[in-house]
Amino acid sequence: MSGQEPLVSDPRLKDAESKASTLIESLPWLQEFAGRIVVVKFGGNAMVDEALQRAFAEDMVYLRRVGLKPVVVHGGGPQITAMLERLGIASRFVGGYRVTTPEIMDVVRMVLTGQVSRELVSLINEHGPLASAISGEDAGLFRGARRGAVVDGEPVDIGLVGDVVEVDPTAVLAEVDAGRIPVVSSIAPDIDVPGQSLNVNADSAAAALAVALGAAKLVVLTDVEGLYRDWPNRDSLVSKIDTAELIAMLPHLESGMIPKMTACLEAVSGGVPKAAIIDGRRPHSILLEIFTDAGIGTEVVSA
Ligand SMILES: Nc1ncnc2c1ncn2[C@@H]1O[C@H](COP(=O)(O)OP(=O)(O)O)[C@@H](O)[C@H]1O
Ligand SMILES: CC(=O)N[C@@H](CCC(=O)OP(=O)(O)O)C(=O)O
Repeated sequence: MSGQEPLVSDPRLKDAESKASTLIESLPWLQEFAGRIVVVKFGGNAMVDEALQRAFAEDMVYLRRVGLKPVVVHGGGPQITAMLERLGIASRFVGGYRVTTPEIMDVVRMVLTGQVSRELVSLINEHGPLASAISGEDAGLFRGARRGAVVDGEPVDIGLVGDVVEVDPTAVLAEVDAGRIPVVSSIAPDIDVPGQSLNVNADSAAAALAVALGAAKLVVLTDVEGLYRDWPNRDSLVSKIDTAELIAMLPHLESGMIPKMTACLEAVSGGVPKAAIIDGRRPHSILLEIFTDAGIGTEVVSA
């Protein structure tokens, strides 16, 4: 470096200045979230694209290394469907939930706890011994109660599908306190039938866990930029919405968004200050959501 040229004309310095300003933009958010738990629901395309999976693992390690306490709850609907097809077992969704026979429940457990959790833990642990898998069936984490679905106003039996009705976060907190990143699968022992487990929608499990952990934020990854007020009009993306507005909007939403927005509503109503749905197709979308002023996606806050 000669020091003779004006600083601003040096492209390297311009680039460095822009990087510094991005880093410093994260300061208020680091101050808000350092030491706090953030629950992240991993799902959608980000789960089936290897580059996006790797970027997600990096994001979790980054959050942990800068002092946040990320807890991951993962989905796995497409992987369960693929395994059922390989095994020649027919399955269908009613009202957004997979009709779950005892045979399908075995496959759900095999795929979520035995495959998806393991793969995610491995990816994170390429960066250090950070992640550990916990099923909702482990250490009394979740207890569930069966739920049905409603189709055309009529209640429908959908088998071994449940909602999380009790959370004992002791095991998750022990991992967090040990400096690890818990990776949670959404299966819950049935509170009414000993020895039976229930298939729980992962968005809803993530919300229940965020509430029980007193999380500072719930972030839900999906395959769309966020919530659209007037779907599919692409000009109608909502950047921020409060719970009162969301309650009014819920009956008009289409199926894919219903469990996600219900999860955000449950989290914020249960005391989590913020919940966001963000585009998991964009690499490092979580970092953009948490550490930039504008964020991305749709943020739900209390009314
Ligand atoms: N109002 C809305 N805003 C955004 N997406 C919507 C809306 N209504 C329906 N959708 C659909 O919901 C989908 C997200 O739900 P889903 O496919 O279940 O997500 P994921 O696979 O991420 O769990 C979007 O890709 C979109 O097609
Ligand atoms: C009851 C029910 O439908 N459970 C889901 C559980 C996995 C999940 O929720 O995965 P995604 O987040 O990828 O959709 C299922 O069987 O597909």
